[in-house]
Amino acid sequence: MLRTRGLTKQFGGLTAVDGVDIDLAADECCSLIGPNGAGKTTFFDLLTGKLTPTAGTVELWGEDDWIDITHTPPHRTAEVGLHRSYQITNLFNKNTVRENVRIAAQAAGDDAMNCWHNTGAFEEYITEAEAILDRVGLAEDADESAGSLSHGAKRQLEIAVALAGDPDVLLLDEPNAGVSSESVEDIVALIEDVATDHAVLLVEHNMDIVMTVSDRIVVLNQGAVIADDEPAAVRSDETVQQAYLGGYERGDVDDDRTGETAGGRA
Ligand SMILES: Nc1ncnc2c1ncn2[C@@H]1O[C@H](COP(=O)(O)OP(=O)(O)OP(=O)(O)O)[C@@H](O)[C@H]1O
Repeated sequence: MLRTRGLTKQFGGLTAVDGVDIDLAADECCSLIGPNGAGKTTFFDLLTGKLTPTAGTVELWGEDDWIDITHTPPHRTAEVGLHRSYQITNLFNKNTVRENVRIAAQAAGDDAMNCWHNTGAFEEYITEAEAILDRVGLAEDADESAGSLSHGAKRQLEIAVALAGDPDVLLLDEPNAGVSSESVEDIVALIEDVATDHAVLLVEHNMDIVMTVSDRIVVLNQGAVIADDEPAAVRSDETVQQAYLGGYERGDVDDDRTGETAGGRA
């Protein structure tokens, strides 16, 4: 569904992303982990076209062939099916929860130029927005203003907005950051749910969550991939333990989803 080959980004003399090859299958949930400064955010920025790579390629699977999106700007990568939910919430706080999703659905549909027009004329987008809100567990908050939501609910709404773009690939950038312990369970359930019909690439520091939701884990260290395997294999990998996990042993994610990193966050 998504693949990179030799993807590299240098900032002056610093190689932030170093020849990364990643393959993400449809319906797969893959986590990208690594210590602070490992290159995860830069890698996401290269995928969405926010940054231009120094070398390498990014390709997305189209109808029947790979589409090269290496030098494609963010609004175009979204149009071809790659959506990102942000670490910093990116919502219209004065609009209702429903309106935030309706606007995103409409922007992705055929009425993109009329996003702010008479909402009554766009029943189909409202219906679509309500179905997505139901899916992410925010149906009861549809009439609330986005700004009044708890931090955890805002993260759910961010994912709803990304889903409204009808993506094939969803990039989730620390959806658990700053989320209270009661909401972490909802975020985990949501990630597992969206991964049933989207390819998901997740950046997350909470290792219990990563180990719970991931089909596969890619570990970056100093910009390079040092492991790419199933969770159990990554957890027992000596190099990964030294670079990042630092003696991580699985906690009980059901009882302690506090948002703290269970392993060593370098
Ligand atoms: N615009 C920039 N100019 C120069 N250096 C940068 C720039 N953006 C990132 N870097 C450097 O690139 C490296 C990778 O940073 P990046 O933010 O991608 O890491 P990260 O794995 O996302 O870290 P974190 O877990 O802290 O978010 C770091 O050394 C960082 O200082």
